[in-house]
Amino acid sequence: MSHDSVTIGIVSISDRASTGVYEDKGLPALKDWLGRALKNPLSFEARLIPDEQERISATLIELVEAGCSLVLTTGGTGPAPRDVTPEATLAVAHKEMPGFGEQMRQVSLKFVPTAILSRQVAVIRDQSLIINLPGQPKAIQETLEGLKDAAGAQLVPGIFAAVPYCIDLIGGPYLETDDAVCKAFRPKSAIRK
Ligand SMILES: Nc1ncnc2c1ncn2[C@@H]1O[C@H](COP(=O)(O)OP(=O)(O)OP(=O)(O)O)[C@@H](O)[C@H]1O
Ligand SMILES: Nc1nc2c(c(=O)[nH]1)N[C@H]1C(S)=C(S)[C@@H](COP(=O)(O)O)O[C@H]1N2
Repeated sequence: MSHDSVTIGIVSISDRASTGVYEDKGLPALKDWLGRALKNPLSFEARLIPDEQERISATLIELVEAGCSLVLTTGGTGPAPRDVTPEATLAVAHKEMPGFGEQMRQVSLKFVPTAILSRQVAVIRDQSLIINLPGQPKAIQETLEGLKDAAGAQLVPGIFAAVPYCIDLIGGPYLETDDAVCKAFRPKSAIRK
């Protein structure tokens, strides 16, 4: 059976990466992980922007209107004055999905005690799921994939396990994951044969 095509919005939010002070590692890390985790043919809408609330909200709306079923942001979730990604995301929300932020903070605490400083949120806008991830490039894999032991057994689930079913429920494409990277969970009745 052929896999549905999926367009994913990826947004790196960083004052310094967007002005060339350092090289952006957020967009490559997102592309790399999603390319490994998903079996669907993927196309990306990628944006690298500064920590400006209006600009972030406008970018999220643009990506939703461009047909991205999933939009992942990285950066700007902390407590610093210019960290406004959660506010910009909530401003475009039709529904809040608090479980994603709760689970990300749970899994991230296994990696860094400062996980509690990330205020990341997830929301639904129209038929898109928008999720904030922290800005550290290594946090992308940590939050999406979760924590595994040396043998690859899952110790704490990452948030991506719940993303395919969420996208089913909002009427998006059927996402299929590589179990070795991320085992997605769907109720039996929702599994496509
Ligand atoms: N897009 C990125 N590319 C590479 N490294 C990043 C990126 N975003 C963040 N980092 C790294 O993670 C650290 C913490 O990220 P954070 O989002 O708090 O950055 P920041 O201090 O607000 O600065 P900026 O917004 O200019 O990236 C940064 O200091 C940087 O080392
Ligand atoms: N998984 C994971 N979560 C993490 C981190 C990390 O390295 N890994 N860094 C923390 C730190 S130090 C901060 S300040 C917050 C917010 O980061 P941001 O402003 O870059 O989004 O995310 C936290 N969450």
